[in-house]
Amino acid sequence: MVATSSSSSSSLTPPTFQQRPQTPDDAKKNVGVLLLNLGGPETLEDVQEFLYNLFADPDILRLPEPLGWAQPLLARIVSYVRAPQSQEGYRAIGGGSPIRKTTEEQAEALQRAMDAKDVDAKVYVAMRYWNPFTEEAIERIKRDRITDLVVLPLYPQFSVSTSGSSLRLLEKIFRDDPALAPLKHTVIPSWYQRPGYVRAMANLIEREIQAYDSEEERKRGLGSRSAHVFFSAHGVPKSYVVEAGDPYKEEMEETVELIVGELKRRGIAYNGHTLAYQSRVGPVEWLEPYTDDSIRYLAKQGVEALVVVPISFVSEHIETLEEIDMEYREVAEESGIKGWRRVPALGCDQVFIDDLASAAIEALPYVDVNKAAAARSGQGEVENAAAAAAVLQGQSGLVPMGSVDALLETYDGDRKLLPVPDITVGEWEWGWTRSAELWNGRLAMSALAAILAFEILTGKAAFLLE
Ligand SMILES: C=CC1=C(C)c2cc3[nH]c(cc4nc(cc5[nH]c(cc1n2)c(C)c5CCC(=O)O)C(CCC(=O)O)=C4C)c(C)c3C=C
Ligand SMILES: [Fe+2]
Repeated sequence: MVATSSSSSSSLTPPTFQQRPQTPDDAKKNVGVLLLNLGGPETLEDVQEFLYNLFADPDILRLPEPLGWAQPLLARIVSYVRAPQSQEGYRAIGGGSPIRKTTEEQAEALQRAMDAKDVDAKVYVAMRYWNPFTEEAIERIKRDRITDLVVLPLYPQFSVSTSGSSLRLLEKIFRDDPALAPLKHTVIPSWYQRPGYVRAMANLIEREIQAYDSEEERKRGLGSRSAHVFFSAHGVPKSYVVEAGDPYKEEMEETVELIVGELKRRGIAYNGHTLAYQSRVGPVEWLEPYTDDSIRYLAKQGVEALVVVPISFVSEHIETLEEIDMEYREVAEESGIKGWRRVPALGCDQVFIDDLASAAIEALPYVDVNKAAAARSGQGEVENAAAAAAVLQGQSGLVPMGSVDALLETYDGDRKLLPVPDITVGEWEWGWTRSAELWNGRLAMSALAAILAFEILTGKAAFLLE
């Protein structure tokens, strides 16, 4: 069993990382931190290709094994059909995703924070579905002759569909490129339990709760004691958790408990909390309760004011700026909820960035799995990387790249069927309501079969194929 948390309860002395001033041995060390993120379309013209990249990923949408070859085709169909709806969303938030800009600012802030802690490091950004792509980041790492690399997904909680997908790609790149063999590296799979993350989130929430005590809010009959803290996480299909063993839901629930515990410890009074899941797409069941249903339910229960907390992502994106700020706000207003305040995403929050810097520095000794395991076990150098990995994983939650496959096996060993994507045309949904599930599947498969038949019979590539 591979550990997935980065908390360390080990009583053994962890290997240490030499900080400045450098020794002659350290002179050869070039430290890098690789931030993994999703990426997003920068312009409306990018949207369809971005969606294609997303739906071509078997960790987002997976056809049964015999049909695996058709995934690029299905991804073409889905991205083509979904693009107009998705473009509407991006248009509403200014014509593109802010993810790249924010992630690059976070990378710079992290580099400064590590420097302030006396660690020279270069921080790189690797996006899964848009620029700067993972492959480009790796090329830069090679060019800069990085020797020690900490891989840090910018998702606080682990999911097969997010960090898992990025790590799977990274592992493939490492496997295929012999030039990467000497690069020592380790992965922090999730970090929601880091004290700085919990504190930074609690700070932001506290500020919004207290804002309900302003004169203006009081005149509206509200106050901090009427504020219900509403955590809204990006959903995943239930099958990820129930069948594939994705730890995402469990980690999300723990995150909420930790933050609520911190608010309680500070003695902040408010009107309870809820965790719900947003952004569902597709004909399958997603994690429940759904955000919109929960807002309506709370309104019926007499909740008057919400502090809405996006909890699964650390930068603003379409699902905070459009889905929460526009769609769910409207749901709340229509349901009679008077107070609406949304907690901003962490972005470059200093408490958060400083703690992320500490996480990366604490991970550095683990880049050399054999040495680290030897130090922990008190034995000589451990030859077998898997054995070394087991020692480390059991105690630190850090994962050497070579065992990312093992980590993913733990969650997704059987490579079960993952959801067929949402295909919404105008007002008519043919893929994502539960009642339409059967017809959606049939229609999607018929369309696929028709296009394939056309291509096979005519020998020509249809417009959907590359
Ligand atoms: C922890 C965060 C996320 C999880 C888990 C996740 C799973 C997941 N997402 C889709 C489908 C889409 N996601 C889209 C955008 C998007 N997703 C996340 C985060 C998680 N996704 C973010 C931050 C973004 C926004 C990027 C941006 O540009 O701002 C989209 C595109 C937007 C749209 O059309 O709605 C799709 C589609 C699935 C199917 C899935 C789990 C299987
Ligand atoms: Fe998503």
